[in-house]
Amino acid sequence: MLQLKKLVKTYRTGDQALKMIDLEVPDGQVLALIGPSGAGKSTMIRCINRLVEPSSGEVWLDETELTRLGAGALRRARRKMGMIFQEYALVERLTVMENVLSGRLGYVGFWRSLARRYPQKDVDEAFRLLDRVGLLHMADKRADELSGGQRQRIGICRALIQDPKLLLVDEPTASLDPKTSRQIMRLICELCAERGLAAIINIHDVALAQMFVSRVVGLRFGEIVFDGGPTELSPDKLTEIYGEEDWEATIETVEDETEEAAPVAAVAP
Ligand SMILES: Nc1ncnc2c1ncn2[C@@H]1O[C@H](COP(=O)(O)OP(=O)(O)OP(=O)(O)O)[C@@H](O)[C@H]1O
Repeated sequence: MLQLKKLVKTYRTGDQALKMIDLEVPDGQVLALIGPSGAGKSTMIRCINRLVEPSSGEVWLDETELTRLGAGALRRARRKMGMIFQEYALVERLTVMENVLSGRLGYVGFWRSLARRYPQKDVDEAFRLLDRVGLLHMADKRADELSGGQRQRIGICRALIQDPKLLLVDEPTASLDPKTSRQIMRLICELCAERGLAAIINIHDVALAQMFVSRVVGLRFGEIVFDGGPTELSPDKLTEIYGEEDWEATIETVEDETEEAAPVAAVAP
């Protein structure tokens, strides 16, 4: 279980990005975080793994208060939190396999990883994950040879090879076309279900969030103004989150495309 207790972030500029956020995310729950630009979504995601240092309040992952940890303990705790980024954050000149294996850096140490001496079980798991996301045949390609959707699949594998409990996902589809966006969201949600992972997905596309997650949290000016199921997101609620706009068009259901899903192969949890 992830718990945020009275979490506050005020940047040095004086921007109050998060104001007393209280939130509980049970094990295995996938939650979409929505809200207008500047609402504090990225800040919240980054305060959880302390890429951004909270100003006050507490973050708990199970029995561990992350906000109290020193550098060494934080490094170990971060293994339990996989992160997926909008811009993929791959190392372009490395191969797909090397990028996936870099997710094990927190376990094998920097020098061993530099010498590419990953344990065989890590390499085996990397192959299994690549197979699961449909990119086994790309293992030896350089990252800069891939499309955006393929890159994000590698980013997902890199996060999963950490063996996390929780995924922190920051605008995973913002650089992708609509069809690829749906494929990537579906893949993330399927993998979370298969592995019993919780996830917080910062996402701009409300319709996409509604298609795939069971809980939506709406942020506005650093405060939670909505917390409920996707079907509860009425135009009124959306106006509360985003301000005035014509929401009828936006929340129109996108047709599902099951046949586009990545091939479902068995991956041992
Ligand atoms: N490094 C920073 N220094 C100062 N202020 C910041 C910094 N990062 C974010 N902010 C401010 O904090 C507030 C929340 O920003 P944040 O990026 O978390 O919002 P967001 O909801 O993720 O927005 P977007 O959807 O545009 O990415 C904004 O007012 C922003 O200007």
